[in-house]
Amino acid sequence: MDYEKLVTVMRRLSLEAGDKIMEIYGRDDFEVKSKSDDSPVTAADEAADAIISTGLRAAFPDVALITEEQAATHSLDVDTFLIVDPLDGTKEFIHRRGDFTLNIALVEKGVPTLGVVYAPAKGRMFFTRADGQSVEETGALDKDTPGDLSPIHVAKSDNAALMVVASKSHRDEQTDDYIAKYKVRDMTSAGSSLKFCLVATGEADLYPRLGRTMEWDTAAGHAVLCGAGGAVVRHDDLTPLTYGKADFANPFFIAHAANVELKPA
Ligand SMILES: Nc1ncnc2c1ncn2[C@@H]1O[C@H](COP(=O)(O)O)[C@@H](OP(=O)(O)O)[C@H]1O
Ligand SMILES: [Mg+2]
Repeated sequence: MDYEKLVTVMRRLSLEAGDKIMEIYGRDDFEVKSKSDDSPVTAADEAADAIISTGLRAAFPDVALITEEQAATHSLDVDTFLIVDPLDGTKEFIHRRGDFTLNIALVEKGVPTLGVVYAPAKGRMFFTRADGQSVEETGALDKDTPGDLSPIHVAKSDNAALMVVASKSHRDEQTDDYIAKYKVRDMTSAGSSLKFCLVATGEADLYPRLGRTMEWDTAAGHAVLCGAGGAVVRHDDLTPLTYGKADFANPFFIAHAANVELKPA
């Protein structure tokens, strides 16, 4: 696998698909359909999926590709694959809250090793470099020429005063009870995979997800967080969250900065 090429292609495809998503976001009206699992999908999800899938297949014809919007084709017997959520946080998109992202990741032997998370409405772009270090790109986000790439690092967390980030649209009592085990300085909410990126930049220390997600929701954010010195573990036994599981369904998990003292479930 040519990591340099992959990073370049993932970044460019996320920007191209992001433009398409923002074009639809800017319309007065867009149709919202319901998928078989009752989650909403829009023309933006489908258009972004087409751009990213076509681009990845052209650049990496031999690498398996899993995307949220092509769920019917999901089956896997390889240990290297690309996994895409073209629009994570569809609810945020529909309610025009801005917290939605495009996500592309490479998984190798169960580990998300490279990823791009782009939040077009926020103008925030995060990705792992080919050497694994995560960066946030600022500036014009030109498709051909990357701008200023600042390495990002998780916070040196103070366990007496943690900053917690949790889902905007999926929040329940079990999550609140788990957060209550920690000494919390402040809490914030965010939609989609941006939560991983907030931990990756040091804007938050802890992101507990005691709710369902799929691997395409988390792989890119997980890669960005790991490349910034953080980690993601299962909530039930605090072992690393792995990829390529049955149905691509994740267990509950905890994403965290480097020296957070994790509490058991
Ligand atoms: N019951 C469920 N089963 C599977 N995934 C779910 C789910 N409820 C929410 N999700 C996932 O959580 C994501 C939203 O996360 P958040 O609440 O952190 O913004 C959704 O992504 P999509 O918007 O891409 O569908 C969806 O995939
Ligand atoms: Mg998603």
